[in-house]
Amino acid sequence: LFSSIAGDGKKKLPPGPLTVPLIGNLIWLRKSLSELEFILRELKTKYGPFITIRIGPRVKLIFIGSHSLAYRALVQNGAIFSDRPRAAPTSKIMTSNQHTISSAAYGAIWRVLRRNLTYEILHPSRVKSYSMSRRWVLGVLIQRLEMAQSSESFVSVIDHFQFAMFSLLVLMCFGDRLHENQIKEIETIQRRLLLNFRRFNALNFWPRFGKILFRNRWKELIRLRQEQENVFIPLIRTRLQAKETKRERPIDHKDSDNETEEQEAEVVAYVDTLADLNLPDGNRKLDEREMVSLCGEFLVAGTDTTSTALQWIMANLVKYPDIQAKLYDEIIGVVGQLPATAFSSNPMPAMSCNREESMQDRKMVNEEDLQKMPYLKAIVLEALRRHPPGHFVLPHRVTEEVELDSYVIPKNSLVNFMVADMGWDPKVWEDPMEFKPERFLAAGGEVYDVSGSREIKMMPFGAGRRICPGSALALLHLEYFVANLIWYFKWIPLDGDDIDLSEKQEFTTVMKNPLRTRISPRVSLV
Ligand code: HEM
Repeated sequence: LFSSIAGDGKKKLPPGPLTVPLIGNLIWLRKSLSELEFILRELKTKYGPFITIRIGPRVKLIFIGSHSLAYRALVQNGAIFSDRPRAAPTSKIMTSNQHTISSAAYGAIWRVLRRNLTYEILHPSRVKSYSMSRRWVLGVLIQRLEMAQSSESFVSVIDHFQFAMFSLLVLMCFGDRLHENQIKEIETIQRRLLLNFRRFNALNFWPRFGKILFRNRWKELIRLRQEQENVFIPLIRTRLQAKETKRERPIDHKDSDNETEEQEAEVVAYVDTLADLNLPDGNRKLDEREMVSLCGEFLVAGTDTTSTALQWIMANLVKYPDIQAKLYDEIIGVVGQLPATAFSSNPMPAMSCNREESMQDRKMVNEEDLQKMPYLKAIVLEALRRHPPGHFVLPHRVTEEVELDSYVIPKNSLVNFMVADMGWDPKVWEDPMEFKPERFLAAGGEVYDVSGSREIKMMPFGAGRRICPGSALALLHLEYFVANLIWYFKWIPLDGDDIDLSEKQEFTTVMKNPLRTRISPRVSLV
């Protein structure tokens, strides 16, 4: 079945199976990449880290599993490797015909959308303006864990983590005045879309027949999208009307005594920035549906990825108590021990109550303190290397024929990168399957550059022009939450329960057996 592919004359495609028989075509088109990861690993052993899969006469999927090739493709030949394929029918619906950052073709629309997110929301000064929301969400999470540990013998963390990360991004997206029930409503619809992601993906295979064959599934997709619009559009309208009213309000009507109100009104939400954008296709504003797609993308991209990573980190800290103890020592070396009053006798009010009051008592490891915690940073990086939430990046399309490592990649080929394999490569990482944060403690104290702009050793956020624009925000969320969760609680394995680090594929690569643990408050409650 397998033999090296020889192209015409000198031009050779990277090696791979000669053809994938019909049944193989079906598998490659219908399954998600992560489900096919084990086949790719076998092919990598046989052919090396540069592999072609030919599907039918036209489609070529190329996989790169080598650090240096990834660097040459994504960084040195970035302009050729940064396009996306044309959207599949279901994706067209969810992305408003490729008007989202991750789906847009490499060009003017993508640039405008991506620049807006990077400068208007993810710029360090703007990220700082959301610190109140972060503090509040963290406080609610700690309170929920306190309650769970006092009423149950163990805590299942994933639902708490998911809700916390989701709340953070929702507040950044729609403004920080939302109530818990609104956040829950948004989460419910987003989760339903996410959980059905693979089922809906199957509709893209032979869409014409699929529309007839899977009529009910199509209807379900349309209905869910409609529900998403029904939830998002009123929030968008409320936010934009408030913005408009504020613009129209004469300066002297402002109540300058009410400083808190004024300061809070200044926190810019993602939706606000979308309303101001001018799209280059016809120099027009975004319509509401496009805003829904962009908000949906913002929530999908930043929530499950980060909560998955948070769970992997905490699972490793439970599994390896020495690493947890070393981290705890680092934290108290910077901020001291948690004061006995930190466990509020006056519990954090529910999300809908006054947030400022609710946070006055709560002591936290502050965001500025994180810069003094290199071991914490090393733990987060090690978890992203060992357990990257995505084992592949999103598909890249090559815009012109290009030669790499004496092989040719034809124009329009789809290229992907074996992210997990690169992080686990024994040629680059010593004992790659071990969890050893020390490997990221550089001798000179320099922080590891996760962008890969000088060299790629791992790429949990991708690399090059399509690199994840949210990487700094994700690292901040992870460091801030891990530091505080360890400062507040000692995390202890359940009796006789060895933490199982097996993986399972959902939207991201998650723990097959979600983390269950005991947590013990660091200060006595009595
Ligand atoms: C641990 C958390 C995260 C991980 C592991 C992660 C990983 C990734 C990866 C692998 C890609 C694809 C890169 C490529 O196609 O080459 C990506 C793209 C993207 N991510 Fe993230 N991400 C995370 C968090 C976030 C956050 C917090 C946001 C936003 C607030 C975000 C927004 C995006 C967007 C908009 C894209 C599309 C970029 C483009 O196509 O130009 N991500 N991310």
